[in-house]
Parts: sequence; structure tokens; C-alpha cells
Amino acid sequence: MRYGDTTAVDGLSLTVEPGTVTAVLGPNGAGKTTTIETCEGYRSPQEGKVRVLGLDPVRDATRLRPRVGVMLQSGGAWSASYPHEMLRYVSRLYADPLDVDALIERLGLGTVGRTPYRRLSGGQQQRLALATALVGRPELVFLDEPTAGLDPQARRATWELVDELRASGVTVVLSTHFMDEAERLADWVHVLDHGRLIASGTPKSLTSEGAENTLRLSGPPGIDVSGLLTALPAGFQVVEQAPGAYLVSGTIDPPLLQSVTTWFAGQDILLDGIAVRRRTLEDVFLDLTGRELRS
Ligand SMILES: Nc1ncnc2c1ncn2[C@@H]1O[C@H](COP(=O)(O)OP(=O)(O)OP(=O)(O)O)[C@@H](O)[C@H]1O
Repeated sequence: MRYGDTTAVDGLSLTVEPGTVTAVLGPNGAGKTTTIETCEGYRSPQEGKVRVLGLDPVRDATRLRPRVGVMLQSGGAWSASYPHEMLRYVSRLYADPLDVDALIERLGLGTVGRTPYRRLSGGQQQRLALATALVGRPELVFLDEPTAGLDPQARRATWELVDELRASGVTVVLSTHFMDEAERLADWVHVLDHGRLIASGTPKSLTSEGAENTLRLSGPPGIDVSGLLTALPAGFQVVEQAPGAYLVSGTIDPPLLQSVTTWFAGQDILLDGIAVRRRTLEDVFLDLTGRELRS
């Protein structure tokens, strides 16, 4: 997929298994939305082939529309419409829709019935977009950043809905910038960068590759950790990830933990947090895509 001189999606090849939740991850501009919108039939690729439920998303759009739910990153709503009105209208386009009132309650939109779409908060607009994607009982749902801008309660409610969709056999493809969300929800994760697939696997397989776990320390900022590095066996890494937050990577075992705390005691530094954790998907993501801010 090219936009002028920009190649947004570049030789990407991936498959989504029916009945699973797949997360598409990647830094800003990686090509996630373009990929998803191409699968939704909103964009035609200049090269390559897309099949959704065995059909061509552009040529067979009329056959696909009743079977596919779409939540766009933004837009897609009539600005003057009320949430109930809009959802009821959309529901009537489907043969066997969900109960609109129940869905409205479920997504916490019961109290905003008389507020036009344009005056809803960003999070309420997101929830209405999610309801619109689900009301037709789709077999396959595309959710582009479904929890962006949601408060923690709404985020959890969305996660539960996605769990239920999977339990009822619906296939879910979502993009997200929340690594904990991908780890919590996804059966399969695809990481894109510069329009290419750079990693693919279950959250568990991706996080168990490389270092087994990490040691996270918190204490005063700006400690010179080069001395600690020399006190540890070869092959370990120590970085100050954020002011006062230190990460030791390598195989963390009890003697290693002892070496670390002994070194800090020798420096007369009192740490206020020590935690041994396995690598998170966020660690993997930053390793794969770098820590620098993208332009
Ligand atoms: N309509 C367009 N015209 C020109 N360039 C575009 C257009 N849409 C996207 N792009 C470019 O294509 C690339 C991929 O964009 P895309 O929106 O697919 O990325 P993304 O991974 O979804 O990003 P984000 O996480 O910021 O939503 C970017 O470089 C973007 O600037």
C-alpha cells in the first residue's frame, strides 16, 4: 500500500485464525491502520492480495458487510445523532442484531441518551463506535485502538466484551498501543514496523524468547551503574530506564540477586523497590522497535 512516495505497507503477509483474538502492534506510522483498512475494504492495495472470510474485501464488499464489524480509529458517526438513535438505526441494517438497550447499558452509555454524538466525550464516542461494530453480531470484528482514551473501568468493560466475543467464536483483529492489553487479550500478536512484519507469535512465546526474566530496581536517580555491571558475571545488562528505575537483564537467580543487593549496600544506597519479573510484551516491543521517539 503506497500513498504517493510513502510505502505504508510493504510486502506484509499474515493470516488470522478463525475464533482467535489477534493484536496488531507497531509504533506510530507502522502501517497498522492502513493494513486494517485494507482488510475492511476501504483501501485497495496497489500490489498483493487480501482475502477476508475467503472473499475480496473490495469486490465482495456487499457479501462481507453483514458478516464483519468495524470500529474505526475515529469518525464514522453522524455528528448530530444521539447514541440510541444511531445504534438503533445501524442495528436495523442487520438481520439478527443484538439488543440495543442492553448494549448501551453494557457500555455505560445509558446516561448520555440525549447528548448528540459531537458532544460526547472522546471515551463515550469510542464506546459508541465499539457498540456499532458489535451490534450486527459479526463473525469477524476489526477494532482499531478500541481502548484509546478510555478510563480504566471502560477499558476493563471492553476487555470483557472481547473475551466474550472470543468465547462465542467471533474472530477479533485489533490494533493497540497498550502492550498489557495485547498481552491480556491476544492469542496471537503481529508486530509491524515500517510496513513490514518484524515479529509474530503468542504473547507467551514472544516474552519468553531471549532473557528469561528481568530485575527491576527503584531508588535514587542517576546512580552510576557501571560499577554494578563489573560486579556481575559477563552477559548482564544494566540500564536506567527512567529516572530512578533500573533494569538488570539476564538470567536472574538467587546468587545474582545477592550480588546486586551487596553492591548497593557497599555504595550505601537504599533501594525502595526490588522486583524480579519475566519480560513483558512492552520490553519485547521496545527491544524490537527501539526506544527513540519516531518522527
Ligand atoms: N491517507 C494518507 N495519505 C498519505 N499518507 C498516509 C495516509 N494514511 C497513512 N499515511 C502514511 O502511511 C504510514 C502508515 O500510516 P498508518 O496510519 O497505517 O500507521 P499506524 O501504524 O496505524 O499509525 P498510528 O499508530 O499512529 O495510528 C504513515 O507514514 C502515514 O503517514
